[in-house]
Amino acid sequence: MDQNHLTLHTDKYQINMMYAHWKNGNHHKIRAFEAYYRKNPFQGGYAVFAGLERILQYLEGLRFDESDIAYLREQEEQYDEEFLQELRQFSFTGEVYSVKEGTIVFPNEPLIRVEGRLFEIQLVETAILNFMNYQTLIATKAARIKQVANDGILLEFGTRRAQEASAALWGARAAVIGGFDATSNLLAGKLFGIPTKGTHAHAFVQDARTELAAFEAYANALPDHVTLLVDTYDTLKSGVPNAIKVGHKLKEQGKTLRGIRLDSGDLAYLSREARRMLDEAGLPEVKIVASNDLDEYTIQSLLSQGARIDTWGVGTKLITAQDSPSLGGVYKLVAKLEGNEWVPTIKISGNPEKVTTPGRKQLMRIINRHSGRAEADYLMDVEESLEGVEKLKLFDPIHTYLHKFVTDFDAVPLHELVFSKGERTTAAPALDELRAYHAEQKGLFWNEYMRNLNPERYPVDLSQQVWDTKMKLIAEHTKKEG
Ligand SMILES: Nc1ncnc2c1ncn2[C@@H]1O[C@H](COP(=O)(O)OP(=O)(O)OP(=O)(O)O)[C@@H](O)[C@H]1O
Ligand SMILES: O=P(O)(O)OC[C@H]1O[C@H](OP(=O)(O)OP(=O)(O)O)[C@H](O)[C@@H]1O
Ligand SMILES: O=C(O)c1cccnc1
Repeated sequence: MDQNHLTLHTDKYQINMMYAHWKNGNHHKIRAFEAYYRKNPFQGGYAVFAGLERILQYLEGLRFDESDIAYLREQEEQYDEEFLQELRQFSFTGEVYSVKEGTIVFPNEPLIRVEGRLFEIQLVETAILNFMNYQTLIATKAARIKQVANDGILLEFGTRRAQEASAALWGARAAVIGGFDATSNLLAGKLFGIPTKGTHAHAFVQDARTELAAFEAYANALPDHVTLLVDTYDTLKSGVPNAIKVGHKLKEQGKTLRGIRLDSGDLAYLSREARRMLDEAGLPEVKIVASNDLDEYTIQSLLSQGARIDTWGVGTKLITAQDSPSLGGVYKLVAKLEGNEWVPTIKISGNPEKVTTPGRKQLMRIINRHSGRAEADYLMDVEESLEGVEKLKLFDPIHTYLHKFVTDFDAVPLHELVFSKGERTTAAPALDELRAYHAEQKGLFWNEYMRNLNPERYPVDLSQQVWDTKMKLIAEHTKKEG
């Protein structure tokens, strides 16, 4: 089975809707959908957008092959043969606008807008959300970890605990976008050009006659890349002293012991003691790697206790986004093309947070020219422009009396056309470029919005026109229903 052939990686109701639209002759009608999420993960103040690369690869390869057609025929006998015939000709012909991977994003702003035929636009909902939700979650968790680790090196160690292979691979990539430096997963390294790193496991020590014999054997085999796991028996009484012996031997050969790894016990205390012992033994260059159920909270606590850790190996809690295991991104119809005119649509809900914001929108980031910091994100209709606007009113879309005016600002458009006429319109960016772009983005925001604990809510505002349209449609629909 080709794991990359993902056409049927969709919910059955999408194909049912395609069929019903086709049967009713509506399948060529053009619609616009937007993907966004409503609540930040990890009780944080932001998310880091990721998943676009996989979405674009998916859209480019979207075809129904004969085995898909045969399977659909078998699953639903009511599908006409002509419909199945039409699927044979299918390819995704819509247009996709998206923010760039690595962008810092906020609730209720359109991250991706898809415009296309009813025949294709629903089909892709499931996979787009699947990729966006998972990868955004992992990139966000990684960014939170990066925020506390500062200049420490971050290694992604999660594959063994990930929710299966794709999650491990694309999760490793998302972690790098969020600020990780390397992964232990060689396939992720090969596919995405991520640097790979590895130490050794307890089994290697257990398997040898003595811990020292294990360390020596490892150092003989890989003298240029020796990082020794020192906690199999007793970290300070045997692990570190044995590592020091090997460090001295390597030095005699003109080589260096790269590091030791601590994987249990009190990592603050053990790292301080190990650092002291290594320094006293004349091995200040040997780095200390720590692992064991780490996340942003333990790393911050360890640093506040004066831990002397240079490199952090982070697995389970990163790759499974353990404290916030799903991002609730949604994909909603925002406009219909009728004749030459785009008509905005709304979804009303008893829960005000679930009322959609109608119309095809652009996402602008308003940057204060004096401070260089972002003031707010601003959603406006795609036909609107901020050209020549000197004074912009920003108001809270719920409590509209809360407002301010910004004058000396730059409005940075965050959406770009990424897919058109059956192919991607931009080359796949290098991963280190996305990582650098994300890091640079972080500097745009006041720390109040970025801090991990109890951040302030960053403003995401609507233009007057978008807000008026929303209120008009709410009034029309509530009148109709009442
Ligand atoms: N000084 C410290 N302050 C706060 N948390 C720490 C400190 N040292 C270690 N930790 C964290 O505490 C947890 C310890 O977990 P646990 O008790 O399962 O490990 P352990 O007993 O040290 O090792 P093992 O993996 O052998 O069970 C880990 O998440 C670890 O990262
Ligand atoms: O703790 P994580 O953040 O998930 O990082 C990955 C863990 O995987 C390895 O452990 P292993 O599979 O040997 O299990 P154990 O150390 O938990 O016993 C390694 O020694 C790390 O402890
Ligand atoms: O290289 C390591 O030390 C490593 C890799 C994966 C998981 N745990 C540790």
